[in-house]
Amino acid sequence: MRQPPNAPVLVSFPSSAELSEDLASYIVKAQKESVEKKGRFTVALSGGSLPKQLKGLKDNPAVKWDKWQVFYADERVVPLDHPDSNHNLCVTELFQHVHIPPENIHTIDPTLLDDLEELSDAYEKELIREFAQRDSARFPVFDLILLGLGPDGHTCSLFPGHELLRETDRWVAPLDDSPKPPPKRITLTLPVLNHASRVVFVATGENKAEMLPLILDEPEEYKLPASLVRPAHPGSVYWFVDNAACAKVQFHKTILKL
Ligand SMILES: O=C(O)[C@H](O)[C@@H](O)[C@H](O)[C@H](O)COP(=O)(O)O
Repeated sequence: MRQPPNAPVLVSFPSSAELSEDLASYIVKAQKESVEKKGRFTVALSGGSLPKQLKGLKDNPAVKWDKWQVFYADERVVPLDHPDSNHNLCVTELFQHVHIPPENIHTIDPTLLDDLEELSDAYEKELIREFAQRDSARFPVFDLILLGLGPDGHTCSLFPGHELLRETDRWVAPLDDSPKPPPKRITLTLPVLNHASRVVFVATGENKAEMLPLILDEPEEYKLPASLVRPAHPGSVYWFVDNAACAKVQFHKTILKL
């Protein structure tokens, strides 16, 4: 089957260990290009199983942590040291093992946990401070956004059928009805995902095997949140998956190495 020019590139690995290694190389390459061009590397990270897959960045001398500006693609509205916090997870899995300046990690404001709208607006302002003075674009252009895939086709905290999928204006939006607990979250919106220079989905394990063909083989049929992530040219979308996750993908071309 012919793929459109901005079709996602599917890269499959025999194991999640091999995936982590190649993912680290991909990220380092993206970092190099961004730092050479702009002197910084802007990244958004998801929660779930993703932070664990970033282990190839630890003890990696090619990673220039002082050039990274890290945001969260979505965040649960809980204290920053709560077990449900995506920030807490990223600290445990990655940041406590590397030398990243703390001010380069942009968390939600923990003093605003009782006011969801204000928390979300404050996080949007945090993005504006990083992006608006430098880029003239209507939406921030992240150098890299790393996403996961939920079993229902969600990504970030953008869930199937949810009204936030129709958001055209805000950069960050709140929700209090996430079907995946906890219910209160904030998330980057689809226009932000679709303005990124690079989006990489990471999906491993057989519990992703039913969903992946719906996202990659039949995006138009199901229009699930993860298949709505298609940054416009010259943006790119890669799917880093293991063999178990892509076992049922039929038509989408798979490559074995970048
Ligand atoms: O905070 C969250 O819940 C995530 O950002 C969410 O979008 C996650 O990435 C997917 O649910 C996949 O989760 P797994 O990688 O654990 O399957």
